[in-house]
Amino acid sequence: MTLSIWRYSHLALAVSSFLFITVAALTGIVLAFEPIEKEWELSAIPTTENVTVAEAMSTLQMNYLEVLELSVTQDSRVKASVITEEGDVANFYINPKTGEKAGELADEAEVYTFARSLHRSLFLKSTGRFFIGLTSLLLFVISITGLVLIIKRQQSIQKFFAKILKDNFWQYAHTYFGRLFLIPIVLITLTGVLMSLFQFQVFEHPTLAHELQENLLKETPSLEVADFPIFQQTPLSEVRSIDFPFSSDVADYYQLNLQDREVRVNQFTGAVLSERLYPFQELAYRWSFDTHTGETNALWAFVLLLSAISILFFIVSGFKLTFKRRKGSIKNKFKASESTHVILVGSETGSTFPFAIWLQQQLIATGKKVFVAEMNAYETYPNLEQLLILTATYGAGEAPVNADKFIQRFQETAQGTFEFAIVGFGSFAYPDYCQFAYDVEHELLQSETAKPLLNLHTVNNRSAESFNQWLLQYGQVSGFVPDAYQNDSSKTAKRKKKYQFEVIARTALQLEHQTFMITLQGKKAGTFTSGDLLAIAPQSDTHDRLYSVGMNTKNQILLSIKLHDKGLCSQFLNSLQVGDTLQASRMKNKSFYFPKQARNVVMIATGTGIAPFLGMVQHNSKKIPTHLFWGAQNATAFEHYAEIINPALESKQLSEFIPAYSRATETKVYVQDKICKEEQLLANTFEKGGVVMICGSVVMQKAVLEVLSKLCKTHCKYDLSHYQKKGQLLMDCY
Ligand SMILES: Cc1cc2nc3c(=O)[nH]c(=O)nc-3n(C[C@H](O)[C@H](O)[C@H](O)COP(=O)(O)O)c2cc1C
Repeated sequence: MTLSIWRYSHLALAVSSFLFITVAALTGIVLAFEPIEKEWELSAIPTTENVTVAEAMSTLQMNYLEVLELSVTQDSRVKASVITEEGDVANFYINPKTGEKAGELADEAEVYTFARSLHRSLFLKSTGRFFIGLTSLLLFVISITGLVLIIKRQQSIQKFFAKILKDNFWQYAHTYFGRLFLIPIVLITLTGVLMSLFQFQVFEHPTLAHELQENLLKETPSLEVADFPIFQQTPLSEVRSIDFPFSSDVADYYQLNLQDREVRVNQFTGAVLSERLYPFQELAYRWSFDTHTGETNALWAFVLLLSAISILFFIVSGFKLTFKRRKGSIKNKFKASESTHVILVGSETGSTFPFAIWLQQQLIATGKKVFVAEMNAYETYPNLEQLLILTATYGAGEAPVNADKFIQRFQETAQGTFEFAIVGFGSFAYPDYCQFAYDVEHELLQSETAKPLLNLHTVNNRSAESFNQWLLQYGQVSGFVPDAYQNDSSKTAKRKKKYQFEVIARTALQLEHQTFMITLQGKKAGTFTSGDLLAIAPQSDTHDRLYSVGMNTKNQILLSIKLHDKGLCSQFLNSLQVGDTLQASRMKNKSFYFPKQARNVVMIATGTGIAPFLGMVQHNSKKIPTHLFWGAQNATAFEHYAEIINPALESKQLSEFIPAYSRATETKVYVQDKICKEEQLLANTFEKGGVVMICGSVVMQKAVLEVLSKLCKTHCKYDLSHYQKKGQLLMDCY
């Protein structure tokens, strides 16, 4: 609930002000170049560094007939207005040490004048200034709501700077750059608001009321300006400008306009006649001006430039995200009241909707009356037979924004008896994997009217493969054969260029376990790394199946395959003989490569999930200590792999092979049980910078993660998620 308030405010403010923000950011980009360009052009002109007012005044008096004005620019260069020996009035930059002319004053380039007017007032005078001020305020509030969203995303303020988990590119980049530019943007907007308040005279620039000390208004003892103590004590860098006496009347004085005060000085004796500090609000204004324009510092101006560019990026990425969320818009052919099948969707960023819409189409094709709704819209469905819930999890195991009221609504809504099935969408990158789906299941199981049709199924990282497994199960219990769902990544895989590979070896089908191995060779084979995926479509009109590959030392691809009764692809691969060819493409899977450097590696796999590890151990030439836990029904399943694993053990490229056979003895032993026995090895691996890699089924993955999570709590300094974020836990499960 709270998350949605922040998100809606963030979005609503951004939508309502994005045009003004765009103009302000674009012109801001142009204006940020001005101080950078100036710094470049004026680099040869000396600054006020190490010069006192006394030195500058005396050199000026020596060089010119009269000095009318002296001012110090925000980038610390000194400008003077003087009467030259020839009697001409001249304005230029001076060298404050020598008093000599150091450079010409240049007029501002037109592009900056244009950009400045647009930036300040949109060429609409007061009205424009008002809108720009308001835009600044809105952008400030957008930044603050963004800050809250980042904290919520990172799950706590302490984890604000922790690694951001990459869910999808736009969301990741929006958060990453948001965090990076948050402080500059808050400063830009706050200072913008403050300057607008001065513009509209909510705050006013003060006129300091000086009271001259009458007793000091005298001409003696007369001193040279170079000897005035106040001039000697004041560094030129503290000066903004100096007003010179209008006449030689003792009542006329020098006025030093310093950064924080004004000082009036007797022109004959150098006595301080009056000194007044600027009030805080004036200092705040000046600081705002300098911060907002970057005129005092080219480096800060560069930060402002990047921040203005980032604002444009946030507009683009923000709209991409919003558009993606809206992509899930639901179209219903049937009314809720007439539908027998209701699909409820819990989604935060919209990516669960395509799965639900696919399911809706599949069911409608079998003649069912289907209604799709967001979970929060749960109501009484008079003809309900099956309730199908597809939901993501957010925050720290919380409900997505459109499902946060579901549990309450479910408790309050009367419903006849119905069957239900739940698919949880989540990511193993989060410690509370699919937690909300489990919460919903727990709630439904409490109800007397809801009967489970299937066990809860979880889908990691929107895996189409995993969803299709569920779809098949659902089709089986519902008596129809669904078409396989294809998401963007499986479509991309399909669009990827296919290459030809030749079967150069294969093992016979191991009858007991229905597994076999194939070795492939092809022009493209050399570009693979163990852990990459080979995308194979058994027929041109079917979707790709992904196989995790192991590379042998001859750069040939090893596939380990389980033959499924109804598995089109595994049947096709099993039909291949040595010399046959197949078309396939490569999907890089960099996040599952053997680490180039690590203290040690622990590999965990079940069944054919061993394939990438078969390649990795063969390439472990550095002999990084590596342990392999492998689960299967019994030792006969190991036959295929023995000829790779045994030599690797002998050569020490594999330190230990720890099998877990679930049907070899009376008591079932699973891979997670073996891990429990070796918890010290695992704990040391995490603590001392080793890497744990898991490959195989999601069921095994879940069980293993539970064990790892527990052992981290008892034996390690941090939670499992900490090591995962540090890249010490790599997974490729399906
Ligand atoms: C900020 C954030 C927090 C998340 N928290 C969890 C979580 O606690 N548990 C989980 O399994 N998945 C979590 N996920 C992953 C999403 O549930 C997953 O990507 C899901 O497929 C997104 O579906 P949607 O686009 O329909 O919202 C999180 C994702 C993000 C961006």
